[in-house]
Amino acid sequence: MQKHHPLSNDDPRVIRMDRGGYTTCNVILKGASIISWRIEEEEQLFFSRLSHLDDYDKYRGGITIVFPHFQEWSFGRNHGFGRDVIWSVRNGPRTDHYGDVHLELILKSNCFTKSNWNYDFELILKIILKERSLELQLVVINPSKNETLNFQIALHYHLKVKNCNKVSVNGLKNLQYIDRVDSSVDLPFKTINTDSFDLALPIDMVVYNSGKEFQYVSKLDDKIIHFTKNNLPDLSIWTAGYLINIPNQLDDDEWTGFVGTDIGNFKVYLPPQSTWSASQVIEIKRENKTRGIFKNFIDYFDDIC
Ligand SMILES: O=P(O)(O)OC[C@H]1O[C@@H](O)[C@H](O)[C@@H](O)[C@@H]1O
Repeated sequence: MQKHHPLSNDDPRVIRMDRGGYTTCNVILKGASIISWRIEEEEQLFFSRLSHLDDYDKYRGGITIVFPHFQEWSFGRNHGFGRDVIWSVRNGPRTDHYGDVHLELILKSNCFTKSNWNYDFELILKIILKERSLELQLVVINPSKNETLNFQIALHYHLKVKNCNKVSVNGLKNLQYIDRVDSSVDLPFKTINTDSFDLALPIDMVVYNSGKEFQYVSKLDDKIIHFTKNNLPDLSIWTAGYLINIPNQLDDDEWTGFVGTDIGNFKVYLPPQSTWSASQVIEIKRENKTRGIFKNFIDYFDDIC
């Protein structure tokens, strides 16, 4: 199979947010997808080298939008149409007086979205690139005079790690979840009973009613990926290991190179003529603020390319 990198910085489809100091974000209008986020040059998102942006069956990585439905959907494809359609720029990119870079994208209902889901809406994604974090705000407007919008929404992350089997999750103790790997039973709720658990095995879990924070600890990367969230109580945690719909999207060496997570709200009722909003901040923390120690020259470029 021919290998290529799907997009370069010069590609006209890429909107580049540049904070200086080699801290950047690359965004495309297809699905308002964030396909790269670098802090001081170091890539934080996984984006498969097999991805073809024109073909959603071969598109794997970055941060994409789940809207208006999470998981399998009888009216359209998995996770809804939000990540497939072309969005517009509402504002930016612009730099504020702290040096942070802002970009706002918008999706308005149109005949294609209505053919899947017959409602009027406006969906806005605000991206703020900060020194070591990314703030993502979601806004949904219901312009209808009489119809309530009933939807599910999330940001669908592919977080780059050296090996997902060496990652643990903290901050979800006592919460209920559905184990989607264990299909032997009728998906009953289970309870997370430890402060921290490893992603050593293929995993696909949906956790409900979580608090404002949780984090991943990637031991091999020597980093903590910390989430703070507001009005986004639900989340999923998954790795590629067991996914059946993924084979054409990952190269041989990419299966363990990311942790998947969705941060969202899986039950929103938005009355006519009202607005819903939520936000999340993803921050990369290191014990010692410098980058990890590289075994050799090739290791160094592995993080950059
Ligand atoms: O392949 P997709 O549509 O991007 O979905 C990836 C994963 O997304 C997660 O949200 C689901 O819990 C998984 O079951 C799913 O496989």
